[in-house]
Amino acid sequence: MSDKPIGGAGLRGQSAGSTALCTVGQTGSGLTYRGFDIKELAEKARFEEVAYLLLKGKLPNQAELDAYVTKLKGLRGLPQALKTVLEQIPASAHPMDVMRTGASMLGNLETEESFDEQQDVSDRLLAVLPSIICYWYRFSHDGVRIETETDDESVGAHFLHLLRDEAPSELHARVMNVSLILYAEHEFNASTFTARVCASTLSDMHSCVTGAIGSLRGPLHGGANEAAMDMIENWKSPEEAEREIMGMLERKEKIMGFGHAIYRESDPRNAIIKEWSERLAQDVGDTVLYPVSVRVEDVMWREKKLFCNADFFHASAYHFMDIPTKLFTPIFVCSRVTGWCAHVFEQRANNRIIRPSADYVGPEKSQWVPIEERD
Ligand SMILES: CC(=O)SCCNC(=O)CCNC(=O)[C@H](O)C(C)(C)COP(=O)(O)OP(=O)(O)OC[C@H]1O[C@@H](n2cnc3c(N)ncnc32)[C@H](O)[C@@H]1OP(=O)(O)O
Ligand SMILES: O=C([O-])CC(=O)C(=O)O
Repeated sequence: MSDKPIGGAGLRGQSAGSTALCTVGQTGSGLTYRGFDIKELAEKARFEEVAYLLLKGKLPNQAELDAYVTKLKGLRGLPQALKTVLEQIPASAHPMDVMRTGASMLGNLETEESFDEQQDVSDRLLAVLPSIICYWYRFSHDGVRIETETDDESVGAHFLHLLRDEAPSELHARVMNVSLILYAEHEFNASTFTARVCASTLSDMHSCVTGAIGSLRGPLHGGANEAAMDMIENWKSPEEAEREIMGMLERKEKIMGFGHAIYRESDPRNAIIKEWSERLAQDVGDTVLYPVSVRVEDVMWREKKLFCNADFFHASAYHFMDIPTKLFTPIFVCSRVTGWCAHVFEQRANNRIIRPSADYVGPEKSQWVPIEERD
């Protein structure tokens, strides 16, 4: 990877504030949430525990976790007015636009009236976002009005249950758990920064989350998992993948799911999700997509020293679980909402409006020309 100068475009390398939530590219394997290494969390934690850690500031004890899971389970229902809105959105819409509208509509129905409500508003969003996307998806694609209040113990199992009308296998629930942990938080990434900028004007939580969803949607950020899938599913063998990637690099095209703004040599989330992708490949008897993905990883490192970020092996992992590609980035939302809300709490607790300066590069003095005399 090139070592572009820090500062200037992209604000790269400049501190834009402080956080107690996360370190990226520093200690341990390179990613920690409140001091806990991502490897250990992915191996030992439940996503709901990680959500608690981020939102409440410490790991819960068993009684606290049980109470939190019960609370989240009780918050999965959709108000009728929100269902009505979701039913208006066509099947051709992008699911990230549905998420954005869902979060925004909820802000009209359950407005955060005071910052004292921020914990409850965040728990509600965490519990209800899977219901929002699955209600719309099943209504627009299958013509059914699903009941979103399931008894599943985890956010990941709840999501898969709504999508398929049946509780997921243990393996799929486990992979969803790991995936949601990996995606939960990542310091001042673009969508989180969007949420913090919005929070810095003392706006409400739904506005912060709605804006963040819009930022996550783009293919340079969360949208890369879908873009990576769209690319790799075209290739029938590792040899074909290598030929195509070489051509793309020659044409200076971006390869989605590779590179990172902060990490220089690897993204610690990749090794973890890659291992689960391999397990799922064995589970479904895949002999194409996983080997294709591994070849793309090898070629990108050999040719450009570019490594897979969190998104690349998420593509094959989700695909092996039969999740439609266009729902990949909404799953990211269902997880990252924890990080976004926790950052909004931090911003509010020590706020100054975020308002950087710009280097002016326009004309020094412009001459006013009456409209009838303009070219
Ligand atoms: C969960 C997440 O959001 S992770 C990120 C998901 N996004 C993607 O996977 C999209 C593909 N990747 C990218 O576009 C970039 O790597 C980003 C947006 C993640 C980071 O962007 P930057 O910080 O500007 O990248 P960086 O400065 O390290 O790029 C260095 C060089 O490598 C090139 N490069 C970086 N990533 C890629 C890539 N995926 N494919 C091809 N070339 C790349 C850049 O074009 C740049 O070349 P240049 O100096 O000739 O212009
Ligand atoms: O940190 C970033 O720039 C992007 C990223 O990996 C994330 O948000 O998970």
